Amino acid sequence: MVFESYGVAKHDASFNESMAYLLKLNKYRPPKSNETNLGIRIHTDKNFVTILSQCQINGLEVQIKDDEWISVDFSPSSLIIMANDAFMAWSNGRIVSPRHRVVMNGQEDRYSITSFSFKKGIIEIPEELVDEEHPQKFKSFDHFKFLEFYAKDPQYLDERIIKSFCGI
Ligand SMILES: O=C(O)CCC(=O)C(=O)O
Ligand SMILES: [Fe+2]
Repeated sequence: MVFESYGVAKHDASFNESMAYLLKLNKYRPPKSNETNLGIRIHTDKNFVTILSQCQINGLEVQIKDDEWISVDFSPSSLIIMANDAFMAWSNGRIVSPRHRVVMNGQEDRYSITSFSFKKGIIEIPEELVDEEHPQKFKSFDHFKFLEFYAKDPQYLDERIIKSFCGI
């Protein structure tokens, strides 16, 4: 759908054929009295798209401006779809990879399920997304090499890391 809306649907099939998926179950316990209520620190995801279920207990917050966060208070059966760092680079910066965190408010354990998609091989920035008004912001890159780069030296947990890996 996103590919279509950017007029680059021809790349859709090759993308879908070369995706890898990781399913992760997260468990957060309530903070002890000497701990902060941050369940997971501010970060962006390094993959293409994340599909997330907060199960029964909300707590996910997304940064919408410098100092402004919104809680994702959807019904427990909702799935949240997030575009992430690799999608941001692919879109030549048109798509924003949102900084997010988990804040623990109650006294119950919290569970979430996440599915992360990764592209096997090189992510090319479609030439249709580069023009005079939108000069190229990212070089084509190998998604798994980006993950290695991040794992070796995670200077930043947020989108600055992809900018330092393949930003122009
Ligand atoms: O548990 C959540 O709601 C978010 C988890 C998350 O951001 C992650 O695993 O990257
Ligand atoms: Fe995340």
